[in-house]
Amino acid sequence: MKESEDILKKISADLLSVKQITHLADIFNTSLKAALSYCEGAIFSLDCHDNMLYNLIQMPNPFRESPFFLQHVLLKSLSTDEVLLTEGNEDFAEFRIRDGLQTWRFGKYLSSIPPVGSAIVVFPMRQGNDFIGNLFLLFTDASSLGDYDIKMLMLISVSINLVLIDVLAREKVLLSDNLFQERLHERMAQLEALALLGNAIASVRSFEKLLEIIDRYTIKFIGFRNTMFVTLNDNHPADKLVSEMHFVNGDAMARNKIDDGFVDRMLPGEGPVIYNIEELAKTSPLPGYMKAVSDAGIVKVAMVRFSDAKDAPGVWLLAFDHNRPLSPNAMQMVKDVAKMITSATQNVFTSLEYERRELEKNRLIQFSNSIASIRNKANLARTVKDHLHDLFEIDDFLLWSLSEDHSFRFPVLFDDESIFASHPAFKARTTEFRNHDGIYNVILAGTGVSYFDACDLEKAYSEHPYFAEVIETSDIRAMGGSVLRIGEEVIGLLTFSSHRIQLVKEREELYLSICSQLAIVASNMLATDKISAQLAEISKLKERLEDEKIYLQEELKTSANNSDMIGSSQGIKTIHKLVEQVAYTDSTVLILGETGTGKELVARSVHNNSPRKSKLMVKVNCAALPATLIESELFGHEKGSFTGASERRLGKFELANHGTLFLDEIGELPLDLQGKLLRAIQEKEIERVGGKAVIKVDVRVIAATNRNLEKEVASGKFRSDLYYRINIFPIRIPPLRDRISDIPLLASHFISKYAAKVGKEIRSMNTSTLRELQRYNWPGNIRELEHTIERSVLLTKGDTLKTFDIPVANSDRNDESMYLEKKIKTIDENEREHIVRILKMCHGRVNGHNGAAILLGIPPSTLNSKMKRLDIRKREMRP
Ligand SMILES: Nc1ncnc2c1ncn2[C@@H]1O[C@H](COP(=O)(O)OP(=O)(O)OP(=O)(O)O)[C@@H](O)[C@H]1O
Repeated sequence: MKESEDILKKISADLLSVKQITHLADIFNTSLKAALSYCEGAIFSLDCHDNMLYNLIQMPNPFRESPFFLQHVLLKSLSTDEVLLTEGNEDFAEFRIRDGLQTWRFGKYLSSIPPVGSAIVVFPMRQGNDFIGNLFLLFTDASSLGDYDIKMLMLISVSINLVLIDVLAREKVLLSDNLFQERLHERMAQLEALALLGNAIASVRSFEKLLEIIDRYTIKFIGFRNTMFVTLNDNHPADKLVSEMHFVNGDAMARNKIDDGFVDRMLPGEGPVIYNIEELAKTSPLPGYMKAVSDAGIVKVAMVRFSDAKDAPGVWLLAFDHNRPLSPNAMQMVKDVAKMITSATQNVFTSLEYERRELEKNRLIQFSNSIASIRNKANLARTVKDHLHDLFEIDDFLLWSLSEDHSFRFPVLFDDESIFASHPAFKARTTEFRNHDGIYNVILAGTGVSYFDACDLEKAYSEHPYFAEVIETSDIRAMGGSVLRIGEEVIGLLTFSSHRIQLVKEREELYLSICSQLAIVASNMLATDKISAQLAEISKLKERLEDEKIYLQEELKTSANNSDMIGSSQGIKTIHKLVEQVAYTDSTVLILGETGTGKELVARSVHNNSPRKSKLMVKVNCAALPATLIESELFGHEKGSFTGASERRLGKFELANHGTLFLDEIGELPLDLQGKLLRAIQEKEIERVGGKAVIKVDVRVIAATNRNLEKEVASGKFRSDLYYRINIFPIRIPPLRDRISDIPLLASHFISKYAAKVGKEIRSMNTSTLRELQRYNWPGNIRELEHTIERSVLLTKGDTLKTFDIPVANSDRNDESMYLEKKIKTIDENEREHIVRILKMCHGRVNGHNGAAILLGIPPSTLNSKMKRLDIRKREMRP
């Protein structure tokens, strides 16, 4: 016992002489170890500044490569129990190691588990009431540790506690002295770095370069892992955005709202604000970019605004991957650098603005270059759309022209694949849209760009059904528009839809410059459209004039040949009367008669006496064209509508518009066309072959035929509805053989006509020759008579026409066949029939130039006696 007290005294004396940590460590390794027989000891001293527990005595262990106790322990990794380790016992704690589990409470101080059977005794070290560290002693054999030993240890631990306080106080004085020196040096180095930084950033023109330089000169003083700039969009204070984020060696990040709980909290303050994002993430979700930062292993960020002013253009953000507090020097440097960034960013902003303007200028030039050379509307629309999308992320655009009073608009230019264009209203391109709908009238009244959000669009729905439909079937949520002007003149409107309408707002100046260019394009386009329409109209008129010219020439020929209907017979008189009655109406006229009886002449007479006489009478001979071509002849065709249709052609219906269409030989019209003709007559509208548009026509139709249409209807060759439609006013022309009293007039008309033509002077013809003409049955009617006389005029020598080249055989044959068809008559019956027929022709007149006696070649007295003998009465003589 005495021996132990001596040892204790000696150790206490030794301890009292300790002035330095190393001395204390020596005692732990030598006399104290020998006296107490522990295997290894440790004094963990608390360093609040660094948040650490440092082992002050490193004990070498001859049996182990490394000591049991660690060199230092991170304070924040320990729970309160793990720090104090006394389990409520203020003075000490003893742990007996029976298995690995025993070490759980102080295990974080150990580098490996002590052997089973060992014991660890822990004494908390205090200064006043403050905990300043722990004393650990490890005994490999716990059984050798008795109560007496523990008491001894407690006494010694008190001395050690005192020594520790003393040594630490001495160290602190020394340390603060050293620290001051160190800080002074560091500050000097910082000032040097700041001076270099100031020089380097003076000429900086981009945020990337600026960050690179800041990173180079400050990282070793501030100790961040990354640094970045957050530039604030100051143009629209109500909707401030973090417009760009710049990382050194990192990607620029997307834009974010300023009200994110970080930037907004920092802006009003003075100095840097430090956020422990690891802690903050536990309480509320981080904004996107902070989350990305946190995911990259950053635990703390410092933010400081560029300038002292509260409306700073940006924020400097420093990201740390440790949680150690920033030293006062580091904090000072952050403030100093932030101030330097303020002036540097002015340069950067000026330079960026200059670059932006240059870029915009180039883009404008690019835009005007690319649209200048385009002639095709579809290509122009696509190019404009592509540019608008590249520059402003505009999804769709529409260029409108305006009605004179600006109350309506018309789509002029748009991409065929746009959402708008898919609506049927746009297909026609002629649809007009009312402007007073709460959207377009606002655009019209505005001076710059007007913007509309989903709410505005919804309001406009009810006013505008088309709009409602487009909005409902698409995902358009915002649109905008502006007036296109050249000087003071309003050319039209440009409207657009976009998912990022914000971009147009930000680049409104560029957008309006593009609009000025589009105004010129629109004005040229509208002028070109107008000119093309006028040219089309001119070429249509030219085409029409060309066709009219041909017809007028033909008409001239016919009217010169057939100035008038010659004849004084009752038949001709009746025709004159009918023509007079029907001419001034718009009724369809059907002219019936054998070939050559003068049907065309009658048709022309109807036309010439009608109110349409100043317009064309267009003739179509339905028998002269193959069935396949008649439809195109009548109704015209579009280019490429059938093989050979290389050009667009007007049909005769269109050519005869406001005039008369003469359908000769209508009985020859194919059945399918008869229906189309009926529709054209009834509806007064036609469709060109291969065309889709319905064309209105105002045409009076005169039809002619030598067929018996009633029979044709009965045999199904002619549509009855068409027949009844055209048979409203029939004019039947008798054959020449039934009006032989016209022959003398016609003959002398044709003689003078053809004599004049060949330069002969033929004044008369023999009575016998005339009788010859009247006796012939003229199956070719007046045309045949005309040709016969033309031939005879050519053959005649002298001034009297003596012979005609009448086909006698033909006449005989005709007579013969005529007779054979009838029953054999007696001479008297035959004579009676013949005299009655001639008397009828001469309207009962016996005597005189137009009398029957001359035609029959007998004196009037002979005729009278024959009439008496054959019992021919007056009533039989009526035609
Ligand atoms: N009354 C008339 N006076 C003078 N010339 C006439 C008369 N009738 C017919 N002609 C002449 O007879 C010729 C034939 O007449 P037109 O062509 O009008 O007959 P058409 O009945 O239409 O014949 P087709 O049925 O063969 O077409 C024409 O040259 C025409 O000028």
